[in-house]
Amino acid sequence: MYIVKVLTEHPVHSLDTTFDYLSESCLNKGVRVLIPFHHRKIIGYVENVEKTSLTKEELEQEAGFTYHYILEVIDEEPLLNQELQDLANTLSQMTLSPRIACLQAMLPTQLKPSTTHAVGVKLKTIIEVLNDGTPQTIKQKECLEYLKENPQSQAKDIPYTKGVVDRLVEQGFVQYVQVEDYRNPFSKDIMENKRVELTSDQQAIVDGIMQKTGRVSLIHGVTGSGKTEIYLALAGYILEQGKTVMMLVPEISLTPMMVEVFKRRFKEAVAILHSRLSQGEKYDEYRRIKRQEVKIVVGARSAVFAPLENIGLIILDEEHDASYKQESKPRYLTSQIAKMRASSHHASVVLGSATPSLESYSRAMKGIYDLYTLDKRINQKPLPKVEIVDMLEEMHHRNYSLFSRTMKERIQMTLDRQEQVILLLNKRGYASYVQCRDCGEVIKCPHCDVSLTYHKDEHRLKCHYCEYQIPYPQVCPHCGSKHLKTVGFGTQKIEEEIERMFHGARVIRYDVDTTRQKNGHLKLLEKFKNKEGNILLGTQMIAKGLDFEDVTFVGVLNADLSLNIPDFRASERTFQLLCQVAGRSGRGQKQGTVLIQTYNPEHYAITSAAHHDYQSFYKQEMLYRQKAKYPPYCHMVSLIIQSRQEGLVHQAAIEIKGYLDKHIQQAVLLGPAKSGIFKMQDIYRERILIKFIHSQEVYQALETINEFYNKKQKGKVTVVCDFNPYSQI
Ligand SMILES: Nc1ncnc2c1ncn2[C@@H]1O[C@H](COP(=O)(O)OP(=O)(O)OP(=O)(O)O)[C@@H](O)[C@H]1O
Ligand SMILES: [Zn+2]
Ligand SMILES: [Zn+2]
Repeated sequence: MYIVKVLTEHPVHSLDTTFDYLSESCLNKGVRVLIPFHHRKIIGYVENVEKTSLTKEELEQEAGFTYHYILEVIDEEPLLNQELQDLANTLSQMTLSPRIACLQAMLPTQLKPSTTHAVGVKLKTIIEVLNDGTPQTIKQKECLEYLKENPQSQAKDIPYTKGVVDRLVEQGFVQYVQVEDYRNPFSKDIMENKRVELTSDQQAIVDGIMQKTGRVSLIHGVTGSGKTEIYLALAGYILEQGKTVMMLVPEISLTPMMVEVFKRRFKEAVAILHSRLSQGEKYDEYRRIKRQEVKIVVGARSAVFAPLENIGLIILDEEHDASYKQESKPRYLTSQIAKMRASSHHASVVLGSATPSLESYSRAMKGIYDLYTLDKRINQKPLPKVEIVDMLEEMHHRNYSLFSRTMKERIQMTLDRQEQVILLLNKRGYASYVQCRDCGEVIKCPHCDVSLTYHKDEHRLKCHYCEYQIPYPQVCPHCGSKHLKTVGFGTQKIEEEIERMFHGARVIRYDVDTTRQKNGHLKLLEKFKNKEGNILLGTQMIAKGLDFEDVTFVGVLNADLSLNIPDFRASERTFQLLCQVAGRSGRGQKQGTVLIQTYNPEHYAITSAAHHDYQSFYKQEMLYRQKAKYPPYCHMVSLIIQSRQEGLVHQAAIEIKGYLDKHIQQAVLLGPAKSGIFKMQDIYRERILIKFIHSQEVYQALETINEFYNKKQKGKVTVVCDFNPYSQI
């Protein structure tokens, strides 16, 4: 008899324990099973199997309750290998989230412990050659020869009729066999890549990284410096060593391009994993990886959990990107997982960016990471010239439009030259801020140096980092003007405006709405590439990775929106965004220019970006982080206290704050304050922010809180610990 410890499907903390079931036969750890659970049949995940010599009756007598048998074993093989099972446990401890939630995050939908919905395996019929010999006719003989040379052919793909094959079957030369047919998410024809010779700078980086197995390397290379070629070369070398490669990219919009580049170079050795694939495609790609039929996985965040064996290298492109942070349970940072996996495989990690995160760059400065720099574009192509327009000046000239006079001029000139334009309208979320129409001042928190967010339901302005809040002001606190406005607008309105304003403008709008359908991103970009449009208008989605040779002008309509979001990373995000989007201009033969519209023409995030000067930005931003005590000078964890009952949230938040005050000595505690969006999906949330250097006492306190609210108390108030928070929503 075997006692089987099963994790159940409910990803709530109160069930983050295993339940015991019995099985007459032994089964594998890590498979899914069907079990009876409170009068239902549910799917659980086998965490452990213990042999026992006792009978069911003896066991029940000892335990004092009735044991149930497992109803059915779903998988033959464990879903996750030992490395990934261990990782799930570590992840659960690290993020204080339920183990089942970690497993869910690691597996594709069809294989999640909670899924009953099965995606079938797709089959195809192939022709298999059984015997050689001489068939009856010449045609049949030719056909047999063909099939010997092209094993595994499908009847529909060969230059002989089905009749001919049927005759061969009758004579016993060949047979039809059903085999599994993988759904292929990459439907385009694969063309051979134009192979480029690496420059000596690129080669030096590749050599450096290859010589030091097991290190984390940061490649800081300006836009268009050829980082992608470095990734390809590294991947090639790792494959030659018989090892596998994980190529991670920030978000869906970028994935297709990186996929294409890798597919072209490495063909069938590449699998793709990202959320835009169909259920069936994902299932098949996952199994191809699991069966070790591929050597490279290209994918977004969750692909870091791909069941690759023998990993030699993990690459994170655009390592600074916020989408590498998972914002639901378990709230992990992809780079952290990548490093953990790399260390179990003795693999190297490569982080690449034109604008590295401050966390990574400061680690490189300390020697924790190896730093490699590419400060020139390929072929010494100059970086585009960037100009700044002061929008306040425009207002003084009674131009209240979204387009400055220079912007209008530049766009029209570019269109007249038959070249292409990228326009960035950085509309971030719906959080709006309040700005004075006369002096341009944005209303900020006096304690935190972030702009206040307008809370429409209460008509108040609030700081998301501390308790500070004020009623919506009557006048500008800076100049006393009564002309205040809340700022916020969208791409759709502007699209119409642009087509009216410019001669010959054909706008392609690229945002979450227009790219929703399958391969929507690719289709729009293809249209732009084929010159079906001459202006690509989009949100921050267009800032990264795009490589169009005819784009010679990039306009940033509102650099300030990202500067004024209530986040200590606001300057960093703005700098990154501006550098990235500027980097889309002038990548071909012609010189490119960039124009940035802003109300903060003197802000170092904007001026450093205009000069393509990462160092200068880094120095100034590090000073601010040091003074205001933000990462990388400390760690941060945001506690989200949530409940469906409004009254309970604040009470619990105060209690927790009191507990933390008592048990944490060496940290700064802020809050509790309401979340950016207080009520979300009927759940009310408050936050406490902890800034700390030494994690032990903080972690211990959080563990206790987690234990109490999430396990013992069963549910009225729950607490989420968000380590390395990226969002205050
Ligand atoms: N060694 C090389 N010789 C010739 N062309 C190259 C070489 N390496 C890269 N390129 C070309 O230079 C261009 C820019 O390279 P790539 O897109 O890799 O830059 P990147 O550093 O990833 O830029 P970004 O950060 O802006 O995405 C591409 O068109 C690429 O094909
Ligand atoms: Zn004012
Ligand atoms: Zn504040």
